[in-house]
Amino acid sequence: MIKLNGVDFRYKKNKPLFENLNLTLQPGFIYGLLGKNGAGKSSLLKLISGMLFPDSGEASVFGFDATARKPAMLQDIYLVPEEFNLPAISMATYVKTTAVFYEKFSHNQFSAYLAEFELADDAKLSTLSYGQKKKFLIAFGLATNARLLILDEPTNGLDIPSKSQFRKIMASALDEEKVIVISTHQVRDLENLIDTIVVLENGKIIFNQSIAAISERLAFEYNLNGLPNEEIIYAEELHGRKAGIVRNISGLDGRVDMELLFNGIIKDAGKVNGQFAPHQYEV
Ligand SMILES: Nc1ncnc2c1ncn2[C@@H]1O[C@H](COP(=O)(O)OP(=O)(O)OP(=O)(O)O)[C@@H](O)[C@H]1O
Repeated sequence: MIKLNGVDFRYKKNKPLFENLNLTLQPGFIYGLLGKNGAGKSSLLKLISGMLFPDSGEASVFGFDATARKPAMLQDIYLVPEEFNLPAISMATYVKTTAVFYEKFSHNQFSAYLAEFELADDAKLSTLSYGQKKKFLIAFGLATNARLLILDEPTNGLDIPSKSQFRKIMASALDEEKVIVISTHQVRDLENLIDTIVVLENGKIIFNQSIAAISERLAFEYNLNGLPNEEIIYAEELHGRKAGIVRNISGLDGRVDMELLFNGIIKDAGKVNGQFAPHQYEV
């Protein structure tokens, strides 16, 4: 389990980013971390992975204090950052020199992920395109079999076939031991992949719900024209029609439109959260 408990963090004096932040991530689930630019997503991921230290409060990863950065913890964490530099060496050399830090690294899995992403395994890293480099890092990260896999904007730079390969690979890589956290702006890329949505805004978690709870409570409609305003939780213009979120009164679980949901939460998190039992979210 990953736990942030009463975390305060600031980059600059007098400008707190996180104040008393609490978050629990359970193994066996894929979390989607969403938020506008500057909301604090990357900082949160760095606190979880021991790359930033809380000013007060605790960040614990599988029982380890994240700030202690013990090798036993670090070999169980892999973070694919949004921006990265890869050295001008071959894939084989990279794997030979880096995989040793991950006790559970599987060469077979690595080859299978590369094949799934249609990447040649003999390439020199500096000659790969941005999207290919990203796929290489995702394949490497998965092959480490780290229990905590953090992906910051993983689909950024991936072409359309690669995005569906990515979804397929991630879904198959999850097991009951692993926690996968995916931070993104490309909310549609997370559809049918994540189990829980966590939304950050100005350093606060303003929404934290499972997809199952969301599809049980909310319905996403694409023609709300004529529906009384009091029945609408959120609406926006889409192709000349009013699309939005209403209460799910059918009792059937429907598709969660991540973009409408995100927009609705950003517009009025209180209204969206009001559809869920109060103890199920934290603000
Ligand atoms: N090294 C730093 N020094 C000072 N302030 C920083 C630093 N890194 C981030 N910040 C500030 O912290 C806030 C959160 O930044 P962060 O990168 O965590 O946001 P984000 O949600 O990941 O944004 P984006 O979606 O644009 O990547 C921003 O206001 C940013 O300016």
